[in-house]
Amino acid sequence: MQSVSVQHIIKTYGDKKQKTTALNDLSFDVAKGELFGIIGPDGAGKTSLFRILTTLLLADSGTATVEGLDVVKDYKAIRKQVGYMPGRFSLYQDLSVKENLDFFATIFNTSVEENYDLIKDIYSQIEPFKDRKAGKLSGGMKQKLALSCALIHRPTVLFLDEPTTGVDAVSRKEFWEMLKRLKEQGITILVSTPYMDEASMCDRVALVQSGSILSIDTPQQIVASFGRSMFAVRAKNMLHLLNDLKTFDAVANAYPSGIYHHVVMKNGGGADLLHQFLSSKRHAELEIVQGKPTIEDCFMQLMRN
Ligand SMILES: Nc1ncnc2c1ncn2[C@@H]1O[C@H](COP(=O)(O)OP(=O)(O)OP(=O)(O)O)[C@@H](O)[C@H]1O
Repeated sequence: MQSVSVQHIIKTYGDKKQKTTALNDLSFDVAKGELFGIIGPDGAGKTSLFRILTTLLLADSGTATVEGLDVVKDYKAIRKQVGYMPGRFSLYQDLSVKENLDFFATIFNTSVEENYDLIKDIYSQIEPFKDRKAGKLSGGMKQKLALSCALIHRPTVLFLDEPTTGVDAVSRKEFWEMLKRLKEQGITILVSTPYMDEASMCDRVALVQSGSILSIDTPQQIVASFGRSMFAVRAKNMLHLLNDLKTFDAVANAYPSGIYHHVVMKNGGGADLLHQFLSSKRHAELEIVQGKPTIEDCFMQLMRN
């Protein structure tokens, strides 16, 4: 059964002279209880999509439903049923941790005590600081408080817009573990992120660029469908190496990735051909290893296509 359904959504900003298409005929479904990732760089359209699905923004055309409710006609019912954690910090900086949580509980006509079991796992980590002003919390603690506030009315669908942006690596990992535990309670979770490495934590992901879906599948299936030879290459002069790679006919794509350049070969191209070419360019300290494609490599390839 579907929890979220998006059909041909188009959203533009500006006027005829300066028009930006944020969402370009977007369609997809998310099943009940799924942990679904929307992965794309800044400006891909993630926030616009979340604002439409949480009834805070109207699309130009297309339809969308959340738990079978229409985002335009049934906006009041949707607001009661979903939890939304916006990308930018949404809490009241001058209120304490406890006051923020009480505030969100009150506007949903409930209490912290009534729903404590759902947020306990997350909130207990910041409860020792319950009298501290939200503005004085660390990034990871703010994120936990924002998630607790988004959960306080027991939503069945949770929308998290870039919850891990600007958060340290340990807090990011902890956050994804919390999401997995929420998923086990049957909550449908849509989470957007610009970090490609977070794709592997999702049941399915949509790779989004300029308001269009480039690919939508399980992370494993996206990587499995890469279908090209890829190598990780490095040498003493990385800039010369990249420039040389870009002149080679047998190379489909070459780009920096960590301490290596990733090189995607055109069909039929292999390590011998690459080695032969780079040796002829006399690169010092040349190293070529077989690469294992990641979601990021798939994204680069899809963007190029
Ligand atoms: N109110 C607005 N007026 C004009 N253009 C806008 C407005 N809001 C968003 N845009 C543009 O629409 C496109 C999609 O923006 P959106 O914020 O939805 O993407 P995003 O993936 O969430 O990126 P970011 O993480 O940078 O917010 C961008 O080109 C953005 O500049």
